[in-house]
Amino acid sequence: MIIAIDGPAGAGKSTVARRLAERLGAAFLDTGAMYRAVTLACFQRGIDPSDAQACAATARSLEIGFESDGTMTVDGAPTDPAIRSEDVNLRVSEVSAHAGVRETIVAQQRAVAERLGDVVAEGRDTTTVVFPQADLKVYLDASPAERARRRAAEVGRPDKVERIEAALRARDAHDSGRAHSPLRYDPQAALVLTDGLGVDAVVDRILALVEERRS
Ligand SMILES: Nc1ncnc2c1ncn2[C@@H]1O[C@H](COP(=O)(O)OP(=O)(O)O)[C@@H](O)[C@H]1O
Ligand SMILES: Nc1ccn([C@@H]2O[C@H](COP(=O)(O)OP(=O)(O)O)[C@@H](O)[C@H]2O)c(=O)n1
Repeated sequence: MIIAIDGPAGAGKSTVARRLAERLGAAFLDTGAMYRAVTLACFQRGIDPSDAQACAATARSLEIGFESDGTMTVDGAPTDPAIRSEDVNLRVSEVSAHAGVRETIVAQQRAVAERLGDVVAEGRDTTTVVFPQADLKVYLDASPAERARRRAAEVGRPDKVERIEAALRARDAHDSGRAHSPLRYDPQAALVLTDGLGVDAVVDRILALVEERRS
């Protein structure tokens, strides 16, 4: 069984997908973390994020592994927390837009799902491109203000909410405006709007959809 969860930054994809996977006894696949790992490796190797060929070669050179609990390894080592840094936030959309990067990473995502079996995958394009055959597709969304409030709380900077909202909107615009696998809504996906809903309420709503599909 594959459940794919799509949606913009801060909609709750990773939090909800991780918890849903636990509840279902399925593996959790964080696709954004893979693009973040490629971006960090480019920085470490002095590669310009605009250099499509070099970024694609970097993606091909990395050995990204996943445990069933969602733990990601890069070249056999635990993932560097710097994949969540502000520097990576600013360039990941550009690196992940290169067709050669996507080709490699999407193939790896499919191979991981094949190996792990029951999977909850989250990330932009998981419903539309990576797993179009998913048993359940969900598009999670929330208003930009709500998404920015969540991110600001997450990083302990409620005073920076306006700056964070501007950065989220810019990344959303870049992700949805680009040629390769833009952030877009698959009409087969169940739209779940999460403003005013807690994480558990969102998970329960998706579990109800899983039950509906099963019956
Ligand atoms: N339904 C929700 N209600 C309140 N906070 C949420 C909800 N879903 C996620 N969050 C919080 O919002 C932040 C961003 O969520 P995250 O899962 O990282 O989003 P995404 O993966 O879509 O970018 C996290 O701190 C998370 O705990
Ligand atoms: N399936 C995916 C997942 C992420 N990405 C890219 O990687 C970036 C980071 O993804 P993420 O899921 O960690 O981002 P957040 O939504 O958690 O902020 C996104 O802004 C996209 O540019 C992608 O292109 N395709």
